[in-house]
Amino acid sequence: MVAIKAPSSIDHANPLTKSPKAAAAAAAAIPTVDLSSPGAARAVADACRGVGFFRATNHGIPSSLAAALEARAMAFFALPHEDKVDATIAAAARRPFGYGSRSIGSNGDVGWLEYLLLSLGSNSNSSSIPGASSLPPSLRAALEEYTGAVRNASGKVLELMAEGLGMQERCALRRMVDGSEEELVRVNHYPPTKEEDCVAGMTGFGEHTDPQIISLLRSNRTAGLQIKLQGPDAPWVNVAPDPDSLFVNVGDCLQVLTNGRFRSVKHRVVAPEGAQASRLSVIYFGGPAPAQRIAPLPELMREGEQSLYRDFTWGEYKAAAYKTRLGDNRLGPYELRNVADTNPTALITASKEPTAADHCCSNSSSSSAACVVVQPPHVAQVH
Ligand SMILES: C=C1C[C@]23C[C@@]1(O)CC[C@H]2[C@@]12CC[C@H](O)[C@@](C)(C(=O)O1)[C@H]2[C@@H]3C(=O)O
Ligand SMILES: O=C(O)CCC(=O)C(=O)O
Ligand SMILES: [Fe+2]
Repeated sequence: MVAIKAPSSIDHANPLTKSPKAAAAAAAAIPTVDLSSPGAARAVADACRGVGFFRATNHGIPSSLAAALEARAMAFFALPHEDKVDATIAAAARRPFGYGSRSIGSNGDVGWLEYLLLSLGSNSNSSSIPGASSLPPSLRAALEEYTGAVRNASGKVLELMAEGLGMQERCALRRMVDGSEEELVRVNHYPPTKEEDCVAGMTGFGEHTDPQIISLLRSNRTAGLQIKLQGPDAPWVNVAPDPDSLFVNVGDCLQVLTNGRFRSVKHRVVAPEGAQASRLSVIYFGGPAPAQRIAPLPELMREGEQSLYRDFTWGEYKAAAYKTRLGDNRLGPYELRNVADTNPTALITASKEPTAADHCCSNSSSSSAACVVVQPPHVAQVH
């Protein structure tokens, strides 16, 4: 891999990276949810309202599947460049899919990584991944087995989210992703940066939010993932790698579907340095069907509550998103300013689930702004 020089985006001023105490506080800011526990639905919803990110344990993906995929993917990335390009010819016919190196998307973003990006195709009952046909058979098999399992885990998490939101239909969110033809898998490989490359502290994958509904990430033991806690001045925190867990991200569409109750999380990856091993991550992205209307779910709206967003379809959003740079605020153009004008950080938050008898601002004359609860930045407990 050739050296690239780009401004480092590591937040050296981040107090959380400075001392063991601060690191422990950072870890505590990232919720862990045991998906098999009786309180899982509530814990999932709390995490999505707070950070928009959590570590999931007991997710049901056999560790042997994840380990096999990790080994096959490492072997694939060790191949000569031309072999990797040749093995992904089938997928690369449909950009942005296929093998990529250092360039992310098509608008000039770069990162210290190489990756494989594939669409899982149209048939959620079939394990075959259309663009994987020319991959080494052992990698293809490992990917197909893993993606089958991670799809199930995603379905389970989406059901818990719906339950935690108090929705009547547990399957309502899951149904939006199942069979949508908008599920992706991405395998990212971040080789260690060397001092002589002048890229120490290099951005592996720049700051962004994921545009879809949900993302589920599994990595090897090499650190690098950071998330930004919610709020304009909130710090970035390191996510301690844990190959036995899945890390769940709320995506932009889920933020809109919940009218801001769940928060799409900003995240980025710092490339490993010198003595560290490569980072290998596998991310499943669950998006809705292109024609799916993305707007706050009526069932979640309290009386008098207004949508924070202009409606769009996933097809429209995706087309617009793929024209943006990684770090752009993709939801910005869809935000309705009537609420945010009074306080740009204002988002409606539910401290309890809405019920038929739940009248927000019952003593006010239907002013929507008065229904807004300003969410304080989640920084106090981690400083
Ligand atoms: C710079 C870009 C890469 C990206 C498409 C985009 O124009 C903006 C969103 C990016 C992102 C982030 C999450 C996923 O990794 C991804 C596959 C996605 O759906 O949106 C990437 C896109 C990509 O790598 O093409
Ligand atoms: O590779 C990682 O750890 C995260 C990458 C990521 O956020 C993405 O691919 O969207
Ligand atoms: Fe991401």
